[in-house]
Order: sequence, then structure tokens, then C-alpha cells
Amino acid sequence: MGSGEWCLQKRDSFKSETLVGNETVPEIGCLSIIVLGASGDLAKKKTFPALFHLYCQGFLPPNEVHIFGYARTKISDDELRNRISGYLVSERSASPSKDVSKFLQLIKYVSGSYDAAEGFQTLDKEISKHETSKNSLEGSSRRLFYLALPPSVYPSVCRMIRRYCMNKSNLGGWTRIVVEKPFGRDLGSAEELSSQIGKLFDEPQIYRIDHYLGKELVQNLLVLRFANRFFLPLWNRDNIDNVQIVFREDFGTEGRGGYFDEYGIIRDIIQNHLLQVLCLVAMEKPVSLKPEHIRDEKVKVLQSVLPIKDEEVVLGQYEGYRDDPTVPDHSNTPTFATVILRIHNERWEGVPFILKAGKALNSRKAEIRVQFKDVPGDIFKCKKQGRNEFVIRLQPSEAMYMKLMVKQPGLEMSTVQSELDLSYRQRYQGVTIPEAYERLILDTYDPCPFLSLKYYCLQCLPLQLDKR
Ligand SMILES: NC(=O)C1=CN([C@@H]2O[C@H](COP(=O)(O)OP(=O)(O)OC[C@H]3O[C@@H](n4cnc5c(N)ncnc54)[C@H](OP(=O)(O)O)[C@@H]3O)[C@@H](O)[C@H]2O)C=CC1
Ligand SMILES: O=C1O[C@H](COP(=O)(O)O)[C@@H](O)[C@H](O)[C@H]1O
Repeated sequence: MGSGEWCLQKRDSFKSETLVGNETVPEIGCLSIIVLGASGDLAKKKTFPALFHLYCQGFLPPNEVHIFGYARTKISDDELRNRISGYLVSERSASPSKDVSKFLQLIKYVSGSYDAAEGFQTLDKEISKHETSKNSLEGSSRRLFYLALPPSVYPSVCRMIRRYCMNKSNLGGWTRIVVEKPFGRDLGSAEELSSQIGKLFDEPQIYRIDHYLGKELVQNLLVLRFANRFFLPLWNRDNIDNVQIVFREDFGTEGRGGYFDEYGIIRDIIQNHLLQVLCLVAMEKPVSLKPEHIRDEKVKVLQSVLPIKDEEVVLGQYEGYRDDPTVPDHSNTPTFATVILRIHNERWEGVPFILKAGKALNSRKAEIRVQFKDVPGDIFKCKKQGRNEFVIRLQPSEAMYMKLMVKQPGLEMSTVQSELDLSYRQRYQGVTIPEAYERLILDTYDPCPFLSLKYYCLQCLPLQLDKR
């Protein structure tokens, strides 16, 4: 590969194999993707657009795939299509408007509640109708249920799917469910949720996802840390002063109060997205890239986090939050939080990990800032100009750069802070970086050969924050 080329893993087809008993059976049946909570924010902004991108790249062939939206809101197929069409933009499509209208025709909407038989029976009928129309053999069809819903309704939705919407799987077919973060409200409810879902589905059928793990630069953390010799000796308490992991958004709840107000910024962002990033920054090298090995190292980091001190937490709520009609008038749910985590182990003792997250701030950014200690015996007296800092910008405009001290060009011997800059847009021109949800959803029905699906899953990560 030339130095400017980009290695994106490609899949030849969207066909996989599945294990039936002891035999591997090719997956030949049609695929139904059911988005539950289709009227909501996640569905509109991320799930349907990701499905559209996959469609444009040929990963959802129209002769084999159908998409269903399900929610309580009473709308027609066309109303759902209108709601999402503005979000379907693909740089990878040769004729975007044609692709959008063809894609929208794959979508059907069913309205129903999350805890009553009727809606799910109708949904099952619609899916079966589609399977029959595609001549999919009974036992070979695949059904992927994506719960774009608040976790409070996962148990009842899973019960309904189990009771009314399962298909046969003896010919390579399957039924899978994808659940979103936050997985419960605290350790107790997460364990209860796990046990409730575990009674209804086998572990290989369950995908608990955190889309931050699908972001390009989050995925890069493993490579960066463990494939580069020069980071190895520096990545510890002797050299690093502090690590900041920051998420900021420049918009508020915008009608998502139904979900957000029940959870708040800590459960929405910090406990999952930022903790996953923290684990990848802080963990030891895993034995291999197997998901269990990565998970084991993450768990060790989380188990080493000390209880958080009250004086190391700041909470806030943006002005105007309660004006959102979906937010209760007297809500004190935090929309901003800063938390300092301290990892009690040999590598990180004494290094604060500062996690910050906020909605409705003045900019949208997610980044990791690793600040190094001052150089001992500073002969240049350049401390005031700033420290060495390594910044990994997850979004927008993916980049990593290293702030370092250099000689100011010219006759004098003076110093200036400069940057070694790897901005992806410049370095990888013409390359489209996949959206996190594209990778995640694709992996639920076509597992990636290198970094397998369960890497994205939250399974078995203890909820250390809520344990106290
Ligand atoms: N929005 C985002 O960018 C992201 C969201 N997520 C996760 O996705 C899930 C859904 O989030 P999001 O779509 O933003 O939330 P929404 O508030 O938009 O809720 C999604 C849908 O769920 C239904 N719903 C909302 N509140 C309740 C409730 N209290 N009880 C039952 N049903 C309810 C509504 O559908 P109806 O009333 O029509 O049934 C709504 O359209 C959450 O777990 C969130 O953490 C993850 C990553 C990104
Ligand atoms: O999980 C969530 O993430 C989004 C932000 O995702 P991003 O990929 O756009 O950074 C956030 O808006 C939402 O509140 C939260 O549930």
C-alpha cells in the first residue's frame, strides 16, 4: 500500500454463515431490520441514515432486505419516510435522490405499544408477509430488532418480540436484538435487565452497543497505543500529568426529554461513551484482539477506579432546558457534568482522568487530551508556553496532533509551541470515513473478520460509577 492509501476493511458480500447445531449453514434467507422507537431522535439521526449508507454501498440489497419502523406514534409509512428523508445524505451515492427514494420504499411503519400483544402481532404479520413475498424459506429468514428506545421499555419489548415475533432458525435463520446504552440506571437495574433479557434470548442473539466504539478514532486508539513503539514508555504516571476526555454538544434535548430527563448527562454520555474511551486510553495491552481479551483489560481498569469524591464532581443544567415541553417543569436532571476519576494502579496512580460532558454548549466536539508533565530542568525557560500535549479529536474533523516545543525559526535561540498534525481530511483526501453506526449495524448481520462484533458491546462491563 502506498503511504497515502487508506486501509478500510472491505467485505465481499453481505452474506455470512451461522451455526445450526454443530454445522455451519450459509445465511440465505431474507433480512428484516425492525427499528423500534422509529419515531425518535436516534432512529432519525443515526439508525436510518446508517442503514441508508449501507444500502448505498450494496450491503442491503433491495431484493433481500426490508426495513420496518415501529413506535406508538400514529403515523403512516409516508409520514415516517418524510420525517427521515432529510437526514439521508450519502457522499457515496452516485445519484443521491434516486437512492433516497428507492431506499424509502423499503421502509414500512407499524404503530403499536411496547407492552401489548396487538402491535407486535401486526408487526409479525407484516414481517412474515415480506418474507413470503421474497420466497424466503421458513427457518432461513433473519430478523434484526433494533431497540432505539429508552432502556425502561427493553424488558417488555423483548418479551413481546420473544412471544410474537420470533422466526424459525433451523435453516440458518436467526432473530437478534440490538439494545442501546444506557443499559439500565445503575448496577442493580443493569443486572436485572441482563437477567430479564438473558431469560428471553441466548447471549449470541443479544448485541448491547455503544456507538462511540465504532468511531474511527476510538477504534484507532488500540492501534495507536499498541502498535507504536514511542508511546509505550511514555504512557504512564511518570510522564503524563492528566488526561481529559471531553464531549460537548451545541444543541439541547430538542424534544428528547421523554428519554433524556429520566437519565441525565452522566448516564447518557459519561457512564458509557466516555468510560469506554477511558478504558481504551488506560488499559494494559490485551492478549489479542479477541473481544473477551479486550473486555478483560477494560474490566481491570474499571475495577481500579476509586470511588469518586463529591468535591471532584461538578453538575449543571443549561438555561432553557425546562422550556422543552418534553421536560418536566421542575426537573433537576444534569445536562452538564465534570467528574474526576482516579485509577488506583501502578500505571496511573496520581493521574486524574477528567471526564466532561455537556449539552447546549457553545461548540460540538469530542476529544481526548493527554497532557504531559513539564520537562525537568527546563534550560529554555519555556514552561509558560505550554506543555507537550497529545490530542485525539474524535469529532468533528477527525484528527490527532501533538503539541511540542520547537526552536522559533530565525537567528535567535527562542522557543515556540508548534504541532505535529495528522488531520484526516488532509491526509486521507477522498476517503469517506464510515459513520460509527454503519460499522455497528453491519456487524450485527455480517460480522467483521478482524475486530469482531462483540468488541462494540458493553457486556460484562461493571457499572463502577453507579456501584457506590
Ligand atoms: N439520540 C441519539 O443521538 C442517540 C441515542 N442513543 C440511545 O437511543 C435510545 C433512544 O434515544 P432517543 O431516540 O434519543 O430518544 P427519544 O426520546 O427520541 O425516544 C425514542 C422513542 O421512544 C419512545 N419513547 C420516548 N420516551 C419514552 C418512554 N418514557 N416510554 C416509552 N417510550 C418512549 C418514543 O416513541 P413513541 O412515543 O412514538 O413510541 C420516541 O420517539 C436511548 O437509549 C439513547 O441512549 C444512543 C446513541 C445516540
Ligand atoms: O448516545 C448519545 O450520543 C449522542 C451524540 O452522539 P455523536 O455520535 O453525535 O457524538 C447524544 O446526542 C445523545 O444524547 C446520546 O444519547
